[in-house]
Amino acid sequence: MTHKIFIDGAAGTTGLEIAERLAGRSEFTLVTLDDTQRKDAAARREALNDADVAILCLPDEAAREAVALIDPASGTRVIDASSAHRTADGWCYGFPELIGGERVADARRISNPGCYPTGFLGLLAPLVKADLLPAAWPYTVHAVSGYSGGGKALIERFETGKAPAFRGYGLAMGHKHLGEMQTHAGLAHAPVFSPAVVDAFRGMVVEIPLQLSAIEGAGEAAALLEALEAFYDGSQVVSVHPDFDLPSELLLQPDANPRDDLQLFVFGSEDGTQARLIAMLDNLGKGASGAAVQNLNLLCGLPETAGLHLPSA
Ligand SMILES: NC(=O)C1=CN([C@@H]2O[C@H](COP(=O)(O)OP(=O)(O)OC[C@H]3O[C@@H](n4cnc5c(N)ncnc54)[C@H](OP(=O)(O)O)[C@@H]3O)[C@@H](O)[C@H]2O)C=CC1
Ligand SMILES: CC(=O)N[C@@H](CCC(=O)OP(=O)(O)O)C(=O)O
Repeated sequence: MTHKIFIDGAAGTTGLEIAERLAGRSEFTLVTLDDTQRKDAAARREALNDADVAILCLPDEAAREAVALIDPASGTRVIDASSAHRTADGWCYGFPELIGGERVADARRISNPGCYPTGFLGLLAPLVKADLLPAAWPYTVHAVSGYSGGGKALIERFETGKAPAFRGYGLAMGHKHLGEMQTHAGLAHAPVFSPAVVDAFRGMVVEIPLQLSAIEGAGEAAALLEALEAFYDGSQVVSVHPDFDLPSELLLQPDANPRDDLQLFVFGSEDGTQARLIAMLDNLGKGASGAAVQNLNLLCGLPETAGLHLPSA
């Protein structure tokens, strides 16, 4: 049996990378609309309702529009890569490592996590759940992303004209990922979030610095690491770096290849008073297209990591 997949937004950055991961997979028939039809509501309605799974790679407003075009009786299941439905009722938050792959497999509406929240939640959610870090603490998160994280518009800005080496943003303190980070980590407060873009196409580093000595009830760095190792034990997608082999620097390469894994690190000071929780991922991989393909595999009852770019063990 082949599954009919419609990518709405297939000409965009995320859509193209999903198509690349699905290319050559005989389990899927891929439907896309040509340039004259890809923004035509009638053509989209037909393709959306005709698909077994629709993957939305659109700006938020267009993603909401796409969902409204789907007749519930059509049976089309949806994976939305946008941030339109990440805390919405009736939507499954498509982070299988956190919620369990079976919940994704059973869902009809799946919202892919945002790229920054994938790093933030991948680090923090298991530790809060294990009571090693308190839900009531006001966390801070710093991050840098490759410029493809901003889609076609930011790619054009960085690739034509003079690209900045560093672009800090989110300075109005209202980044759209805050609600998603707070909700899915079960936090009392939204984190203070300082995102930035660097002059590399893909890749990101997401960091939660912790003054452990000031946080009542916090575990030591070694305990945080041990809990993450236990939580992700057996995962083919999320790896927790061992403390006996920690790198002395973390590098994003401007010409990095696509990858769909998530790497987690816990750095601790010698006196045990401070820690830096750090996640590295490809914003277009586990942060977007790789996550969509992982969720698609689960939805279709296929091996979870088929078609993913994972570093060989
Ligand atoms: N890039 C990333 O790293 C990540 C992106 N996402 C999310 O995924 C979604 C897609 O992002 P990305 O691929 O980066 O964005 P892009 O801007 O690269 O692509 C978006 C695509 O949607 C098309 N589009 C816009 N409006 C409509 C419409 N009404 N009907 C049909 N097509 C439409 C655009 O057309 P046109 O080509 O004409 O502009 C474009 O091809 C966004 O919601 C983004 O926030 C999520 C995680 C990470
Ligand atoms: C570098 C950059 O601009 N990144 C995007 C987030 C990319 C992402 O995760 O997409 P969603 O919009 O679907 O959450 C931003 O900060 O808005």
